[in-house]
Amino acid sequence: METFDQKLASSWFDVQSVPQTYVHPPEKRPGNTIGVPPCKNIPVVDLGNDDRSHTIQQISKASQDFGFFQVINHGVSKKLIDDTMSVSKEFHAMPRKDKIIEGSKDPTGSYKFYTSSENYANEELHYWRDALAHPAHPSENNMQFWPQNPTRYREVLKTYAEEVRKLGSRILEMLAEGLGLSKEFFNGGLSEYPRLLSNHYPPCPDPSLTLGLAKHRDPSLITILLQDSEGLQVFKDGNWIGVEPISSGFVVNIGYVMQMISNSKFKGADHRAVTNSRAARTTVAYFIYPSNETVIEPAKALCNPPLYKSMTFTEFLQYFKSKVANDEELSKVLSLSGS
Ligand SMILES: O=C(O)CCC(=O)C(=O)O
Ligand SMILES: [Fe+2]
Repeated sequence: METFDQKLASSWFDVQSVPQTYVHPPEKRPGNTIGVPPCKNIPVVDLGNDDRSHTIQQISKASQDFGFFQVINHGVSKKLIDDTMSVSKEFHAMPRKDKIIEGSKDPTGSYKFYTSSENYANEELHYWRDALAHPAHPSENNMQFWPQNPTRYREVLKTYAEEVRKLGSRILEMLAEGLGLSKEFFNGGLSEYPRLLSNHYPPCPDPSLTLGLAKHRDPSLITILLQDSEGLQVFKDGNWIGVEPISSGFVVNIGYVMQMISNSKFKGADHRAVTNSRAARTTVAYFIYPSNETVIEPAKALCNPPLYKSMTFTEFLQYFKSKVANDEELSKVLSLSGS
């Protein structure tokens, strides 16, 4: 039987053809969307401009229309972004044994180094990806379990987590204002538990057959993604469109929790990651999640009528995990109308 280190996509990706367990059915595989030029329609918002109410309008509109936008001039330095990307690539380039050691230091299991999805053992088909995930708050208590190799990991990611948290708070304030809520609405429990996820997609001999990450909607409030090469696709009006990498920019997307709190004013967009045959792709996602006991429900001011049930984040995650493969089923259990 294969051991975990042999299952890692980074251990065997250099094969002549895609293994059968990685070949997805025609309706799910990327097929001819590979090679389609990335779309320029996803709004790019300049956070450096002085017209705050215009920025709020732009990100609110993007959150309604796409559930996605990109930000530039966001205040996180190019050096920090480059260091974060480099150190993440260094992590995935380490010998497999070292990655496993570095990714499994925590006894509670909230730090994970895995391949494909968190559900490898039970999934029918696998995904062309390895991933490292852990809590993002750079507290002593969390950081004692962060990787110590590469040696710069903790230092770089600590600063990155602090800076992206500030950016996230700024964006959440503007989204709150765009919804007509108080600026502080998302402070506290609703945004208390950020997590970092470093995705690594090795080169693939035939990217049209497989996926790096299945179609999904993030179970977050918002997600802030760093990417430096193509591979992210968004499902919009029945088509898959590529999200163009912008140097030192971030991709921001609306998660399911924001969709529920905004009473569907903002839409969580379905997205996925495709692979390419030229070079490995690494991305770093910063998910802003509520704490487990926080109650998720449509904001009272937007309930006309409320579309979603009220539940704790833990309950939400249970539904989300059990129905993740079926969008319709998920919206049935979360919504009040039962449809
Ligand atoms: O790597 C990407 O392009 C997408 C990552 C993503 O959607 C996720 O980690 O939830
Ligand atoms: Fe995602």
